[in-house]
Amino acid sequence: MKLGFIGCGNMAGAMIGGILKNGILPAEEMIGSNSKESSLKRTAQEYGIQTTLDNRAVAGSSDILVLSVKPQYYAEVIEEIRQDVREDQLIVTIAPGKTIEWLTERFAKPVKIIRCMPNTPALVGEGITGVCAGSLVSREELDYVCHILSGCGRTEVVSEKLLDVVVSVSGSAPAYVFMFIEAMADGAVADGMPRAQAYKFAAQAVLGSAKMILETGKHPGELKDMVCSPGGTTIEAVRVLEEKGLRSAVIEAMKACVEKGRNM
Ligand SMILES: NC(=O)C1=CN([C@@H]2O[C@H](COP(=O)(O)OP(=O)(O)OC[C@H]3O[C@@H](n4cnc5c(N)ncnc54)[C@H](OP(=O)(O)O)[C@@H]3O)[C@@H](O)[C@H]2O)C=CC1
Ligand SMILES: O=C(O)[C@@H]1CCC=N1
Repeated sequence: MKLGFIGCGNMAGAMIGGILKNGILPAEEMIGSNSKESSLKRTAQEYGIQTTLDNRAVAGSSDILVLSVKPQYYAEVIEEIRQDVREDQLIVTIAPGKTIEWLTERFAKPVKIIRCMPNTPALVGEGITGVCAGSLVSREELDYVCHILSGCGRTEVVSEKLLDVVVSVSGSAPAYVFMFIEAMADGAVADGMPRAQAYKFAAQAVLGSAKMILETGKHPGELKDMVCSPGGTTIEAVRVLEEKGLRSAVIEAMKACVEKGRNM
């Protein structure tokens, strides 16, 4: 089995790291190419996978091929590797906006496409990947790719039209969560806590809260109400967050994110 990555940047690194960390595949079964040597060196050093400057060599030697370049490079990379891609190969894409229809047209031959949207917490095995498959992909092939992706965290098979929403609710979401953690840490620093300690408290509060949602199955509103003691501190914070428009800011940001993704 060979898992290939064309483009060895942030997302490929996070996926490779998660897959290795969770023992899904050994480094010898992964190969990556990149247009710049510096990124390849970093990838080889960090993960010990094979690397090459030759995208076509990766395309030709992989059983599962991940296109992990930015969306604006998809067309040129597909044009470059088209003749090396085989009908029995699984092509995994991770770019927003690049639909199965668009991809199939670019390859201009029958190809098995699995369109995914991962996120960078894949690196620590806590990502979530939305997955949808083209019509030539069998159930077993889809299950196998989901098994590989399980090294990155959870996987959820979704309809293709929902994949744009997956971009905003998980692909891009770590950035908003990091901003929230940074903001909470700033608040703690403003009240005298050393910064490193503030990051620890803020990040653990987010981690624990997320786990409560996933593990108790309770509604987020109910969990929030459990924190708000009558006449207490939390409801004061909640009041200010509502006044400043936290919910609306998040919803509007996510709408902008989906819109951008759809038009990429
Ligand atoms: N970052 C994220 O959180 C997520 C990203 N994605 C998707 O993942 C994909 C990659 O994004 P990301 O990792 O953030 O981007 P990066 O810029 O970090 O990585 C892209 C890599 O592709 C390389 N590259 C550019 N052109 C070529 C080419 N012609 N042949 C081979 N390699 C090339 C770049 O090389 P260099 O820069 O060295 O020139 C770079 O290392 C995108 O489609 C993005 O939408 C999806 C979900 C989450
Ligand atoms: O910002 C981006 O376009 C990519 C897609 C999802 C996360 N990062």
